[in-house]
Amino acid sequence: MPAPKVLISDALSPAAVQIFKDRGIEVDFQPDLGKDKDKLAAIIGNYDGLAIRSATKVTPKILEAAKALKVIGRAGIGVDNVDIPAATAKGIIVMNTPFGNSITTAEHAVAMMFALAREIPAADASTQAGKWEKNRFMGVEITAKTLGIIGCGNIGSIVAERAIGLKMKVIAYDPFLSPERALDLGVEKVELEDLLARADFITLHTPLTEKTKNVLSAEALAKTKKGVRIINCARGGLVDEVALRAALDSGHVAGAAFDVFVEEPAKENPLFGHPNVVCTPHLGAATTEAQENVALQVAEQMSEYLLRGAISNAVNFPSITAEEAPKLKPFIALAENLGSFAGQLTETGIKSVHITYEGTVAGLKIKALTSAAVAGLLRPMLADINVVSAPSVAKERGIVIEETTREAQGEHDALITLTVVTEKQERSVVGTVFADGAPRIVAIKGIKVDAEFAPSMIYVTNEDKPGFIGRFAGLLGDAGVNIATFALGRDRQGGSAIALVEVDGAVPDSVLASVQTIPGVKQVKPLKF
Ligand SMILES: NC(=O)C1=CN([C@@H]2O[C@H](COP(=O)(O)OP(=O)(O)OC[C@H]3O[C@@H](n4cnc5c(N)ncnc54)[C@H](O)[C@@H]3O)[C@@H](O)[C@H]2O)C=CC1
Ligand SMILES: O=C(O)C(=O)COP(=O)(O)O
Repeated sequence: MPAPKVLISDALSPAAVQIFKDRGIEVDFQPDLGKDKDKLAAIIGNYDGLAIRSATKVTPKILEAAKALKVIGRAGIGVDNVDIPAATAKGIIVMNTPFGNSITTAEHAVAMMFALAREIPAADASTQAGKWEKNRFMGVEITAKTLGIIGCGNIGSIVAERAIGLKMKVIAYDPFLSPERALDLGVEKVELEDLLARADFITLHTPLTEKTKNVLSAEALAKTKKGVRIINCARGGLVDEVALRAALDSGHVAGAAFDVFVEEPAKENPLFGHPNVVCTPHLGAATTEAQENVALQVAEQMSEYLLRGAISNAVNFPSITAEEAPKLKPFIALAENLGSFAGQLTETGIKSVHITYEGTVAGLKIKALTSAAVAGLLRPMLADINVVSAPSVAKERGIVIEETTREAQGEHDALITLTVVTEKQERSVVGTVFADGAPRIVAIKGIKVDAEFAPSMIYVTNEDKPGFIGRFAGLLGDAGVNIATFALGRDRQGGSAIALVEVDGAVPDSVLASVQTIPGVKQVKPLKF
């Protein structure tokens, strides 16, 4: 197998380059390429991995050209510059480094708070201009002031801890912050309205989502305390910049410190030029320590995925360790094949899928197995589906997916049972992985069989009556179709029977039609795996 190739299209620490090289991955470091979308689109097709920060915009157009891309690694936290649904639809894993720069970013927010409280940037400019304006700069103390944190996740929590150390009263608005965590942190959990009314400083630490966009709108700003100071080191768009400028101009807001902007790079901005505004060019994560952390981590994570199939910190797939990956592999194949078997037999709309994991397989990452089963199930209808995109596609189509795990109950150490409920019927298929690593079907609709999945198969259901096998074999023989293996099962003597037959090469439709005419045959279906 040729060495995987990775493109680094943003200014990552060179530490990442070394990691890739050490792991035997070919690496192309072009720190400014991300800013040139046409050039990126022209070469992205050559790479298995793309490592980025925030400057590279991974749009559907880039993804369209990314024919070999398997993984996008964000050396940082926010992945809003990557079109995740489009990447997911293409089966591309998107991973970030959720903690590597959080301390650094929290420190930047605290630095911005001090910069505002003591007007440090303006005082610095004035002093260095030889003005010595000792009376112009009258600051405010931070001790005993109330800090309102909007979004108390990783970074918000670190800001809270630091602020408590600075003797501030900390209140937080975050619908997902548990009361226990708030208590642990020593912050008071409040509603947004309460935060707006009480905070002397407000700092934002949420991602930019439909819900958080303009969380500080004109209306929200009007509800803030007069003299409030606002810090945004999270994402541009959380605050309505035009409304904030108006509130600064009117004197209602005493100051604002912004690291992030609606449009970046911010060459012009409504906030620019106001005397009480402090701006930095998206420097939240810009320390040597943080950049080294995120670069090393993203390079490790991407290498692990490309070389060993391990997945960590993916935003669109469950985590799989390097130890789990080889154990999971045959079961992924089994799950996908079971799904494929059911999918090829399904002709009406699927309502729900129930998967039972029994025995040793129940201890593996069943989320990944379920994704594989669903991908196999839907592939006959949606050729482009893959293990990464399957759960979201199923959700879009309103297919209910349920999983159960239980201890081994029969002769097999590990079993996967896939039950598909359609508008017309319920069909279940059971499989296992033998010691040789080959996945096998061991039951269909409650009838025991034993068959491997093969590239070309014929599935027949019939009444258990003498004569079927001879006629069936005769028809295939006459048509020059060679039978490789033949698996049979029945529920009882004279009851319902199943044949799962592996053949060499494709079976002409005319032969399948003749099989259908054998007395007692109910269903004949060619299958491909
Ligand atoms: N300026 C910079 O260079 C950097 C900026 N960031 C940005 O900081 C932000 C926060 O990062 P983390 O703390 O690591 O993320 P996180 O996911 O740990 O925390 C985000 C918090 O926001 C909360 N949240 C979500 N929706 C909310 C809503 N509607 N209202 C209130 N709270 C809500 C979540 O419950 C969560 O606790 C991200 O947008 C990230 O991109 C991160 C690193 C560097
Ligand atoms: O990690 C994040 O979310 C950041 O915003 C940092 O962005 P950067 O990598 O410095 O362009």
